[in-house]
Amino acid sequence: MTTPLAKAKRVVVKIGSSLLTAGGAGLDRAAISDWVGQVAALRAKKIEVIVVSSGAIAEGMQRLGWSKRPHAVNELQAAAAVGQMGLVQVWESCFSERDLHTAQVLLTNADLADRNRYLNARTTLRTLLGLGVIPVINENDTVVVDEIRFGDNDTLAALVANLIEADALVILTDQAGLFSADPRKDPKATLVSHAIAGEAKLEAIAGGAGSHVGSGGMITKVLAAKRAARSGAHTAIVSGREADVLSRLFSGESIGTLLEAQTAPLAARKQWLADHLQPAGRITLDAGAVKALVTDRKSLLAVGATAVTGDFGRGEVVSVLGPDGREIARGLANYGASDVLRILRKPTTEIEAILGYLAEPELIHRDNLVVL
Ligand SMILES: Nc1ncnc2c1ncn2[C@@H]1O[C@H](COP(=O)(O)OP(=O)(O)O)[C@@H](O)[C@H]1O
Ligand SMILES: N[C@@H](CCC(=O)OP(=O)(O)O)C(=O)O
Repeated sequence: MTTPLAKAKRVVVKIGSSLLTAGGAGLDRAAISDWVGQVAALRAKKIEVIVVSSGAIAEGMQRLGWSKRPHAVNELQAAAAVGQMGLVQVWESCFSERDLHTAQVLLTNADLADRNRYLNARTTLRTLLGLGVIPVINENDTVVVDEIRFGDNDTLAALVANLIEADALVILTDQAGLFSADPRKDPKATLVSHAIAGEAKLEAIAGGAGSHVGSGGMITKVLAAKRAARSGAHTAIVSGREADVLSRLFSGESIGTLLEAQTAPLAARKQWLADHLQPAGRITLDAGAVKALVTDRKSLLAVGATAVTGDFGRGEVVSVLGPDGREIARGLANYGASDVLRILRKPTTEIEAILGYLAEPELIHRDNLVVL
C-alpha cells in the first residue's frame, strides 16, 4: 500500500540541527550532499522542494569553539550569524554540484504575522520555485529576541508549508520517527508508524525536550504536523540517516511516522489567521456570542463582546476569547481597540452614534474569522 506522499507535488523538507551537525560535531557535509542528491532526484520528478535548514547556532558554536549551547540571546544570535555562513556555503556548493540554484531565505515570526510581509514571502517563494531554485530557509535569528523567536525550526517549517500550500512536510531528525515514549530514556518505546495529525494522544507521548543540540524535541514536531494539516499537508517524521529516505517517502513507501492531514484545506486567508502567532489584542465574548461564532458560524457583533485588551488598529489580527478566557477564534478586527472599548455590548444600530462613524456592521466579519 502506498502512502498519500506518493502524490505530493510541492513539499517542505526540514532538517534538524542534531542531524545536520552529526550531534553538534560540525556540519556533516557528506550527509548534506546525500540529501541534496535526493532533492535533485525529486526535482527531476517535477516535485517542488523547499528546504528548512537548522544548524546555524550549532555550526556557529563549533566555529567559535563553544562546547555548551549558551543561554544568553545575544550569544545565540552571534553564533547563528557565524554559523549561517557555513550552513549556506555547504548547501550552495552541494546544490551547485548538481546544477541547481539555491536561495537563502531568512524569516521571522513577524514576517509571517504581518499580512503584507506574509504575502511578499509567499510570492517570492513561489517565484523561486517557478524558476527551479531550491529555497533554503532558516529563522533570522540575529534580529529576534526570545519572546518572539520560533526557536525551533519545526514550527517555522509548518508555517512555510502553510504559506506555500505544500502537500507534505517532511521532518528529518535523529530518531526513526515518533515513539510511544522518548527512546533515549525508554528502550521499550515503540514506533508510531501512522496517526492522524492533531490527535491529542500524540502530544502526550511527545512531551520530552529535545537533544542538547536541537531545541524543540518531538513535541514541536507533533505540533508542527497539526499546524501543517490545517492547510492539508501531511507530515512525515523520519530519520534523516535512513538510506534514500526522501526518494522512498515520495514513492509512497511507509517509513518513520506519517501524521496524516484529514481536514480540508482552509482558504488561504483563514489559514494565515489561524497561524498568527502573536495577535495584537484580545476580545472576550459572552456565551451567546460564542454560540453564534462556533455553532451558528456567524460574524462577531459588538453586542456579544464584553471586554477588550491590547492596542490594535483596524485590520489587525485579534484573539477571540470565550467567557472562561479560552481562545476560541482569531480574526481581523474592523475597529481599533479604543473604539471596540466604546462599543462593547452595544447593538450595531448604536455604533455610528457612539463613534461618529460606522466602519462595518460587524466587529469581525465571518470571512475574516477562523474558529480554532
Ligand atoms: N516520543 C518521542 N519519540 C521520539 N523522540 C522523542 C520523543 N520524545 C522526545 N524525543 C526526543 O526528541 C529528540 C529530537 O528532537 P530535537 O533534538 O529537537 O531534534 P532536531 O534537531 O532534529 O529538531 C530525539 O532525539 C528524542 O530524544
Ligand atoms: N535557527 C536555529 C534553529 C534552532 C534549532 O535548534 O532547531 P531544531 O534543530 O530544528 O530544533 C539554527 O539554525 O540554529
